[in-house]
Amino acid sequence: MRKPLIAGNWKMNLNHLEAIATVQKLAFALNDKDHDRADIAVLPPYTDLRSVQTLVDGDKLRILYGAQDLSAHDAGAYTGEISGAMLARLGCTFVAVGHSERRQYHREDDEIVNAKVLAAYRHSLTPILCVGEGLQVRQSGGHVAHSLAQLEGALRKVTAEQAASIVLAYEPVWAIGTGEVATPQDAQEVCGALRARLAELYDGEVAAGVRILYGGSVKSDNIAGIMAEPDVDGALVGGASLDAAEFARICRFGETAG
Ligand SMILES: O=C[C@H](O)COP(=O)(O)O
Repeated sequence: MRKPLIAGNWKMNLNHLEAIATVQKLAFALNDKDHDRADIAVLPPYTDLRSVQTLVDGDKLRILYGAQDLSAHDAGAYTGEISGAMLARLGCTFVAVGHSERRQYHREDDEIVNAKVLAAYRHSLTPILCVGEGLQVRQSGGHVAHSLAQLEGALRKVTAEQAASIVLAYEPVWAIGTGEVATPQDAQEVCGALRARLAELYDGEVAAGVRILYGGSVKSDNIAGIMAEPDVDGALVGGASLDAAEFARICRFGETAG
């Protein structure tokens, strides 16, 4: 059985003081039942990670955390880069790789994304590999092929053992930050195709165990429909994860606290 994962990608928002306040509010809003039902994670900016680590460790919180990116390199003269080793040392569980904003604004192609996936594994971090098509590709009907090509490009030299622990996130670019959420059927179509391709690339057992998230304008009033789809195992939430109360509602799939 796949345990759902709800991950909040804060993007370039919230300084370390705001991060502390947000995680405290989130911890207060969540109960053990919520954590039993879904893994709950935040992906703050690098500069917040130490503060989040201190809070999570000190208060023994069940909130997981990770980074939004990492270097493809492990150490050395790479000004401005952050290595997987540094993130692992800060207790990160996850690292997002290949987010469409990295692909778009930092020209990250499949080769770089693949190198970053491999770097994450070298440091025992779980990659949250993001794939998804832009509006033009969607309108031309090429969205499934596009997402599958990104998946295959990112998984070169990734072993079955490594692939078994990956998290995938299908994020149609036209739905990110636009309020234009994909329908549950749109999400299922691509998430189902991603799982089927994992079975071809590896085997059925690997494919059946991998968590596949949907991302793009997820809110507490649309999460339930998305979660009802058989191949959708959670959400990668952007804007709505900055509000701890709203993110907590998303973490319980839009239901009221139990
Ligand atoms: O990583 C998160 C996605 O980019 C979704 O962002 P959003 O929820 O603000 O649309």
